[in-house]
Amino acid sequence: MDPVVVVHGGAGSRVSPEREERVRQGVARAAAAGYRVLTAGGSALDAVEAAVAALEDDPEFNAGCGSVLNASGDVEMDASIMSGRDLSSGAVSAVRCIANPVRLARLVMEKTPHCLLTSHGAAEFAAAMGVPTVPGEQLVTERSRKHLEREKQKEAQNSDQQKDRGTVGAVALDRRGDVAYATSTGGIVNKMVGRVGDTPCVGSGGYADNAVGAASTTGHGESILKVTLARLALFHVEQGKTLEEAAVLALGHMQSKLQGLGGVILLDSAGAWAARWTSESMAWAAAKDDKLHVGVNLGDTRVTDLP
Ligand SMILES: NC(=O)C[C@H](N)C(=O)O
Repeated sequence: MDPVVVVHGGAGSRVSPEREERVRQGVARAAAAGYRVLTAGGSALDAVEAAVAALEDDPEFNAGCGSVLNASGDVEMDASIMSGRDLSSGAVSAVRCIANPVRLARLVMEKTPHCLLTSHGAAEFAAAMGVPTVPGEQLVTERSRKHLEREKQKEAQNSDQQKDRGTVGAVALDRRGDVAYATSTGGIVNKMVGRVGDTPCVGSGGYADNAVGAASTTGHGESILKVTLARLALFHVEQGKTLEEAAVLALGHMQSKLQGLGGVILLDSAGAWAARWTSESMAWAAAKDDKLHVGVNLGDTRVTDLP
């Protein structure tokens, strides 16, 4: 089986020209990191964890360092990971002071009998696993501070569903034919303390099943939760739709029912893949057959050789 990895850097409003190249390079680096794991014989799970951790470490994206701030000015993050081999999954929600929530989600999957740990329970588990904490401020960027300030100045009920771009995610297929997904986010800016979005919820923030494929989603979390976007997209694949058609149908349903905007990356166990969004833009990158495909806005895909 030829390995494939696809990543996204979040659906949202148009990326400013000043940031576009950095965002493009960020998703390209993450896809290349995931692909290296796969070509060295690593598992799809290892690949999605590596790709998402790279994006969490990149301050351009709304996950890990660079996460948006909640109403109290703090970072609270959600993440999940799932193996399509046996449907095992792990997730964390509302976690603070952790550099890589996706790695903690993987530990929940592998070291506990549970699927999701939240808030202080997740923090206790992280400490027991020897996961280092980082000072909260280390995850806060100048950009996220200004973002919260701007948001607080606006109307309380802001219905712009594109304002929270930057959630990150990955799907991968390894040489053994196993698929996996991981998704990680700081959520939505100015959210209530304790708000949990779609990202840690299996079926909404992502899904993986070797019998169908894998999906990772981004966009307005409350809408994604209501339509279980990742599972909905894979349902359409099960019904015989192509990945492109499945993504368009699932996103179209969310938009027509709820006016919710977002994006999804999909791959199937044969190695086909798709990246679609209904927001203005979504940074994404895909690595397959030693080629790297990268895009941010509609119709601007660039293809280069991977080293
Ligand atoms: N930008 C995003 O994808 C936000 C994420 N889906 C959330 O609502 O928490």
